[in-house]
Amino acid sequence: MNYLSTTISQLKQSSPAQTEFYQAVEEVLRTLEPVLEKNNYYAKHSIIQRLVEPERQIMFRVPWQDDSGNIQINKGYRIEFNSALGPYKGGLRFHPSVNASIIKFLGFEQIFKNALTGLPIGGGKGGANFDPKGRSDAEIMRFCQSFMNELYRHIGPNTDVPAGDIGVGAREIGYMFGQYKRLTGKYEGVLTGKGLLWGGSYARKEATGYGTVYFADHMLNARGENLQGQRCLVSGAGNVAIYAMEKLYQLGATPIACSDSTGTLYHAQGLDLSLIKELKEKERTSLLRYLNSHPRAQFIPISEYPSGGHTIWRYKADLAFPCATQNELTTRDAEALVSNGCKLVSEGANMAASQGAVEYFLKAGISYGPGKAANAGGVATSQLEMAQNASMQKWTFEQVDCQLLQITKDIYLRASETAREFGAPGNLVLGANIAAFRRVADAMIEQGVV
Ligand SMILES: NC(=O)C1=CN([C@@H]2O[C@H](COP(=O)(O)OP(=O)(O)OC[C@H]3O[C@@H](n4cnc5c(N)ncnc54)[C@H](O)[C@@H]3O)[C@@H](O)[C@H]2O)C=CC1
Ligand SMILES: O=C(O)CCC(=O)C(=O)O
Repeated sequence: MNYLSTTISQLKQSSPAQTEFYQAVEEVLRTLEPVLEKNNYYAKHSIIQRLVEPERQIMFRVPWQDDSGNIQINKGYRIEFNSALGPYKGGLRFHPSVNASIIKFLGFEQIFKNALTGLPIGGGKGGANFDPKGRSDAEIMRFCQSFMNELYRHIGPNTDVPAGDIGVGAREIGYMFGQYKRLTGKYEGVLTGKGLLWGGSYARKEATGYGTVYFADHMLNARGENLQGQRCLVSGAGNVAIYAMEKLYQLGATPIACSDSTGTLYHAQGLDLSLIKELKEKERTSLLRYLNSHPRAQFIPISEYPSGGHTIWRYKADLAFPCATQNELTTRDAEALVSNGCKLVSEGANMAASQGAVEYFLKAGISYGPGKAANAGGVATSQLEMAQNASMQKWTFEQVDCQLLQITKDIYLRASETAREFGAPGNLVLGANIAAFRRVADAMIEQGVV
């Protein structure tokens, strides 16, 4: 494990105060020992040192004017991490917590996730420390246009293809696409998650949530079970959470709790998903409003969360789907889930479980699908959108969904077979990391020192 401590201490020198990034690197490097020991040519080619250093990091000022005429300044990022397998691909996050550490951890994860899909896409990520909450439509548009005024010179359908993430959905992608077209005069597949009327793919909006549930189904099938009748906790109430809940209902399971940045909603008889869509996709308001229609449901505000954890993971359920944000499931949450009989965790969010929680799940022997495997259906469907754009085609919802189902199955098989090959059956963290690493590292070696 010498290479692990050496790498982390070098990163602490060269990229200070990037805790989420160190966490993501450590999680991957911990599991690579068997493959690095077996093949010393990875060390000879300095693959680890090259992998942890982004190919390019772009940081820029995003000035814009709010509705009162005040000038606001945000910080924008695009980290083009690794292009060994294809054009950089990964979402944009607009959230006040965004900083270089968060974008780098997300970009690093994206390299491995994209490799696992088996598709020709490299890894990148971007965003801004902009808070869309409470902003008018016109303010969102001006921000997106200003963000694109810098980003457009770095992206292109064969170089870097951004998409959505927290705070960036079809509306924001639309405003950014419009500005890109205006600046370049080109109508091309430079972003994914586009509107269905103008180049978007059917099922991209649903893909991450659906894929996370398909992945859970593959994990359950391996235990001789399926989703029918399972009671589920789904954190978040955004794009990923909503479509995870939709697919759970379609496959016979019942989501009983979800959450947003204001608190946790619990409804024992099963959540009213059409009301949640109305509150979140149309009105963009707090889940608290759910109680107006369902006074028997419970809403626990974040001020009443247990210390060192989150209320949502304290309810009794069979399956857990963290679909909000990183480190939203702590070791204490993991202990509570397992002691309440939870047998599976499938991550819709990136790095949702803390390192301690991951170790706890693996020791407890429950099924655990790490984000880079379990939520890869989203980026895979983005690649299907790129393929449709490049060939000027539009496939049906069923065609795309069918490919998504197959891709998630292939990812599951790749991760689980690799785990078995390295003597750790069922450890999808190790399996996913090694399977992805080999693909990226071998491509880097074949392309020389670049
Ligand atoms: N949108 C996509 O296609 C993909 C998203 N993801 C990951 O899924 C997660 C959710 O993303 P989306 O649903 O797209 O975003 P979103 O903006 O549609 O929804 C995010 C949800 O998480 C909650 N949330 C965000 N930050 C929070 C915080 N600090 N504390 C508590 N709640 C918080 C929000 O209230 C909201 O309900 C993120 O981790 C993202 O990186 C992963 C793969 C693809
Ligand atoms: O669809 C994409 O290109 C990226 C999605 C994403 O950001 C992710 O997988 O975390």
